[in-house]
Amino acid sequence: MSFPHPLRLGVNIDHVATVRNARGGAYPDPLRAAKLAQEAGADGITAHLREDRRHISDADIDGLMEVLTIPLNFEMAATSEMQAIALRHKPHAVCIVPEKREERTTEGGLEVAREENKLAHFIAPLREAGCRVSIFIAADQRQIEAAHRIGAEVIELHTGAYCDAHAEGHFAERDAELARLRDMSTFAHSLGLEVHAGHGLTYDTVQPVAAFPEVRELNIGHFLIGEAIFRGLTPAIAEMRRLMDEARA
Ligand SMILES: CC(=O)[C@@H](O)[C@H](O)COP(=O)(O)O
Ligand SMILES: NCC(=O)COP(=O)(O)O
Repeated sequence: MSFPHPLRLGVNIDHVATVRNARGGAYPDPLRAAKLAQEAGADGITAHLREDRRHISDADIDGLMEVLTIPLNFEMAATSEMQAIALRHKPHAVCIVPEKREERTTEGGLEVAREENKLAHFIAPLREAGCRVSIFIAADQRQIEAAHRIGAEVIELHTGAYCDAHAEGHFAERDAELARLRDMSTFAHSLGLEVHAGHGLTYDTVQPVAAFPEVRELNIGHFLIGEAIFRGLTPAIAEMRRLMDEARA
């Protein structure tokens, strides 16, 4: 698959489904958001089918696979139920993420180093089915080495701690997180891994991460869906695209 942008933008539509599910029914429709994001220049769509189905549903994934002409990055926990769904759909990419039922959002990266054998067996059929397997991971050398050893082609670095530190005004901590992300992007790339990043990114935090030359894709959702309330989804995505391109120029 060829992509027009050296730094791709994956738009995560989970939180359109969060709003829909607050009332039940069908509105707002994540599929409509995905189609709009596609028209607005998203390079891919990301959707996380949580085990508790708190936002994206199985029917949303069926619909996305049917209508999208850009790649789907299917985020899922490492469970046999999710593996079966991924193998049925064979999306472009499968991103393995940690999940805790009681968390509000994905709090950290996947523990790969302690689960190496289990995860190696888990991702093998997904790779054989032609999915690009990505591991959602903290900026931690030990975890990146383990992701490489189990045969992942891609890692996605969790940018949540960097974004939270920025939002809370803890700038020394933010800069330390950013330096960690930068060093670990370089390290992962040196192993031959494709590097993605995401979680909690906003207009204020995207550019320093977008400027890392090794990063090939950013996945951004919650902020864009929130911003769409104020300026509409298409302009919200266009502004993110502009900031990413500016950082990379
Ligand atoms: C895996 C991840 O980074 C999450 O952002 C996810 O895609 C959004 O879903 P949650 O907010 O439910 O974690
Ligand atoms: N993997 C990160 C993602 O898809 C988007 O995270 P967020 O922007 O919704 O926090």
